[in-house]
Amino acid sequence: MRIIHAKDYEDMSRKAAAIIAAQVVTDPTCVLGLATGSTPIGTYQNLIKAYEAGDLDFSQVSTYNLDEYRGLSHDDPQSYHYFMKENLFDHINIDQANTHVPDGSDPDADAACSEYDRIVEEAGYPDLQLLGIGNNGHIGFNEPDTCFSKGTHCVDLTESTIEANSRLFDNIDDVPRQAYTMGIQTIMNAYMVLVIANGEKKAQAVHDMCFGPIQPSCPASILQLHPNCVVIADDAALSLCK
Ligand SMILES: O=P(O)(O)OC[C@H]1O[C@](O)(CO)[C@@H](O)[C@@H]1O
Repeated sequence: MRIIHAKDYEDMSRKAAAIIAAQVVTDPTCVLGLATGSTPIGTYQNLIKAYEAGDLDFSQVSTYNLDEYRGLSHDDPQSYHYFMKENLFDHINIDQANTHVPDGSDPDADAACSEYDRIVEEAGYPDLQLLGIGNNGHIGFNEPDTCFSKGTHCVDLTESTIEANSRLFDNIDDVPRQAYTMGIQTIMNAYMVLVIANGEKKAQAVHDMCFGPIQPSCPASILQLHPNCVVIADDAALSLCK
């Protein structure tokens, strides 16, 4: 696990975008695993700038997102389908038929999750999997648990995640209570994992991810076993990693 120190959120976003851009330039048909939430927005903005400058071509890139809330339609502004179009896909020359997000609108969780596992495996897993990290150490929506869940599955969101994500909703009652998420095994099958984190609220999770015991109570800690994991974090998020 390599830790790259960023001065601030903007520096973290530039560094992450540079690594993703290198992947796209060196392999124009690459498979990218993408994340949602607030953290990656700056990274996506930098990728859009590079595309607009003519430095990147996404036309042959495929993408697979980590997670999606259960029960939201694809055009619900709070869905991760919508988030990805708003924050990246609608601003670059990607073929949106090659973008994939778990289908949270499918009420049959087993069918939706097993189908997602099938297509991610068929794609050969991501060449590069971008991850944020939750305040409680979750990756995707893999919440602290008693075991590392393997494949794509339906999870009950913890109160802390519901609380943390409620900032993006009109009120906390509107936050879905379940989500479909890639499992730990799916994430670990990526050839490279790039974790981005900023701010004081992530300090404990980042410390436990990088230096804590490898245990399901901090899902991100499994990344210590990944052969090619890079963490980019700012001062505040690294404040407990002295
Ligand atoms: O970047 P944020 O908004 O802190 O979210 C962190 C993580 O939480 C999730 O949004 C799930 O709650 C993940 O998709 C994301 O990586």
